[in-house]
Amino acid sequence: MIQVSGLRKLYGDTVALDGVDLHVREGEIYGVLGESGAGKSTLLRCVNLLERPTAGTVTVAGQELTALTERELNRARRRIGMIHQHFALLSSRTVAGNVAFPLEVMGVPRAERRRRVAELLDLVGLGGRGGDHPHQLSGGQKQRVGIARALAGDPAVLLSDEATSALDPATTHSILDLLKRLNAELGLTILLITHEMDVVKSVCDSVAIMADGRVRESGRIADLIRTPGSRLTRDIFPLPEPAPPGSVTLTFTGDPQRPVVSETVRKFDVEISILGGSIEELAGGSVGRLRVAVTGDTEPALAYLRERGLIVEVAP
Ligand SMILES: Nc1ncnc2c1ncn2[C@@H]1O[C@H](COP(=O)(O)OP(=O)(O)OP(=O)(O)O)[C@@H](O)[C@H]1O
Repeated sequence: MIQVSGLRKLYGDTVALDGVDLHVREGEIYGVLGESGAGKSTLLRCVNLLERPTAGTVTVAGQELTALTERELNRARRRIGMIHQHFALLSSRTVAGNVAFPLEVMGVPRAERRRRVAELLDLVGLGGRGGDHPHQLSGGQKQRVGIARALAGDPAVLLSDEATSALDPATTHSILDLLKRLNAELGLTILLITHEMDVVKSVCDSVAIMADGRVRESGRIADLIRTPGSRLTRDIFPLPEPAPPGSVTLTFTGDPQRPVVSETVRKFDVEISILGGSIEELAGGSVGRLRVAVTGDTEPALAYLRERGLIVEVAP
């Protein structure tokens, strides 16, 4: 749905993007995670061509945006909705007026606009609030207006620029839930940028980790979790790195209640002591990561754990 290839963006001598490739599949929620200055905002602005990349191509919904003229681009942008950290609402307009704004620009007739605005406000849980002004709303409600407005043009993709960074944890949760629901019910593809791992953990199917204008790691979260040495796994699970020599790190997905470790101890002549670990709920289910010391007849025990589907990493 979104294909970014070899994207570079220079601001004078500053390299904001240094050859970024990204592939966002239709219907997924894709997170771009990185610290301040990593290039996330620049990447998002290049995806809808608010910013012209220095080099590289951007294709959204089958259309190569980087090959379009400004006029063609204005039409293509209707298929791309965007929400912002500080909501970017027009304070002089009512809630309904804000949501209607893109429809007016598109020349949608008044009656159709009214119908569509009411529908969109219902969809984001703001039915009946159309006559309010933005200053009468909480941060979470303002972001709901932002989302309704972004959906007005019936976009193929929604870009989210740190949409929950200005919100408290409970409100963040409710906005992420709304995005997840829109993704599931409308099949909306969402590309979001964030500096918060919690956002990635709770809603994303795939992630790209950015640093210094480059993608350091990317893919489906479920696949990255099963990839030994993945940065994402290291970042999610707070185990001391590097692992002590000879220690074993076990990563397991699925039912955390499965007594695999005790089974292994019963079956083999080994002792397993737990050095640390935790279980995390990710969008795809629960994942556990355990650092252990194994003594005794280690090799067959580790082979058994691998056989049972655990990722087994032995520290050199
Ligand atoms: N308009 C601009 N002019 C000059 N330099 C810029 C501009 N926009 C971004 N940069 C530079 O490009 C680099 C990447 O910035 P960008 O804002 O994309 O990072 P970010 O990961 O989104 O960080 P933040 O979360 O702080 O916005 C930084 O070094 C930044 O200073």
